[in-house]
Amino acid sequence: MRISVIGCGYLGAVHAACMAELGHEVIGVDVDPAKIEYLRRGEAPFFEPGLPELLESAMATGRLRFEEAPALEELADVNVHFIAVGTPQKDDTGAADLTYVTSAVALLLEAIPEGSHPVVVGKSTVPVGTAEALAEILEARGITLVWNPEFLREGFAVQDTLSPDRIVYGVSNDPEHAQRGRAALDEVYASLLASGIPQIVTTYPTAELVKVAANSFLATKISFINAMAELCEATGGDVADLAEAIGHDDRIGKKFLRAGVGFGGGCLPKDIRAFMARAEELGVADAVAFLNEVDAINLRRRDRVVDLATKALDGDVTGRRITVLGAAFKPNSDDVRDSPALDVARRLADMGAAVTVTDPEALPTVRRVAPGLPLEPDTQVALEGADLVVLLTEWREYVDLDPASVRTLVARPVLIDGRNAIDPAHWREAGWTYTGLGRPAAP
Ligand SMILES: NC(=O)c1ccc[n+]([C@@H]2O[C@H](COP(=O)([O-])OP(=O)(O)OC[C@H]3O[C@@H](n4cnc5c(N)ncnc54)[C@H](O)[C@@H]3O)[C@@H](O)[C@H]2O)c1
Ligand SMILES: O=c1ccn([C@@H]2O[C@H](COP(=O)(O)OP(=O)(O)O[C@H]3O[C@H](CO)[C@@H](O)[C@H](O)[C@H]3O)[C@@H](O)[C@H]2O)c(=O)[nH]1
Repeated sequence: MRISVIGCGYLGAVHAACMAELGHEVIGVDVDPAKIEYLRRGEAPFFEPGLPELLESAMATGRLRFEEAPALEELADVNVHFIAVGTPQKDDTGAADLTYVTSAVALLLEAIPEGSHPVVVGKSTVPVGTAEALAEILEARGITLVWNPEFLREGFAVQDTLSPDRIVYGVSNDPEHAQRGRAALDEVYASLLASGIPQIVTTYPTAELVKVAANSFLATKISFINAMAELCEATGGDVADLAEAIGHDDRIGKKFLRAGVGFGGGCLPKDIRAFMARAEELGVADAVAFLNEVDAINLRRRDRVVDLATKALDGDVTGRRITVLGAAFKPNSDDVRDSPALDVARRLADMGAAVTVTDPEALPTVRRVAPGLPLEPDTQVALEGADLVVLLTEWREYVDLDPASVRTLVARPVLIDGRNAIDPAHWREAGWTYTGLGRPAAP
């Protein structure tokens, strides 16, 4: 099939490469010329394991190319257009900014010739009700819309796209459009569906809600365990033992119970806020009011790390050397959108600490969003002379650090483990003062 992907960011670039991998002829389009330049060279414009190899192989087949928007002619004879543009948080209300989705649809309406009936597929995460409104505009031109939410995780984006847990279609109430949309996407995903990946075909609002419900559930699970960490801090309990113990119950499960500095990234924080804003517009704010608490618990964990750092430095961070290990919102990503690590680093720097931030992949993105923050790519150099080390992104190379050799680099062997990622006993034995989140002080 001939496929277009409008928006080639963390989601779209991976989707485009994976669609080519499935054998389709794909054109990726973006308004950002720098991104297109990278992609045309077969290079990933961001760090995502497996993507460079996939881009290289797909481009070598000639099935994958990239064009700067509007690329009207190149889009004219496409069968299925995917919309993968951003839906960031708009303002303090938390509502989603739909400008990019609207402009992507406008672009397609201009590119699709009159009398041509391709299928447009929304992958961006949007407030419930968006698809129905867009379908009205598109169907008036004979164009079919399907909402096909995406559940990939950064760091695992390629494997999640090629082997998703499920495929969800939100289709039109009009049976003809519903049928056409479903048939087109079944053809796009034929090899995935043949391998038995579960498929759910439903309405537009359900598909939109599935996406935000999934992210709300994940965010709630993380905030639940972080709330338990607060209780552990007040009582001397150990949240790591607690998580393990409750996680053995299959109904609860072990995943997403890692207490720490909390969730960040371009999805969970903005999606729960947009969900609350949309629920308020719909007059059902109470239904998701608990997400306010989920958000608040999450943000309190950042305060907790700042407080622990201040306490570790005898109540005043001014001029003290703090090494922050990690800036990305999670390992295996260079994404620093709403990153707890970067937020804490900035706050400590604003308080007058001599902060040095290191990260294996995210320093270029940090440089763009926080130009004043001192960065050091070499972990060993970053650790030299530190009065305090704060681990905030659990990259493998930080988790594997040898406490005895790191001790020879720092001025004071004091560590705050903001991800509960390393073994307290091992570091304490090597002479470190170790503090985790929701974990007891040294026996
Ligand atoms: N990042 C993820 O892991 C992920 C996973 C699932 C869903 N999503 C959702 O997917 C959407 C995209 O997220 P992202 O992380 O890829 O964002 P992103 O900011 O990395 O990428 C969006 C891209 O769209 C481009 N763009 C904006 N307007 C355009 C237009 N009119 N025409 C062409 N290109 C345009 C931007 O230049 C940018 O490159 C969001 O709704 C997000 O919530 C993201
Ligand atoms: O037990 C846990 C698990 C995760 N996190 C944090 O939660 C955030 C989000 O992690 P993760 O969900 O793995 O990353 P994303 O790539 O943002 O993926 C989420 O957001 C995407 C965009 O909507 C969805 O597609 C995915 O299904 C959903 O997992 C990160 O800051 C993690 O450090 C924790 O603090 N504790």
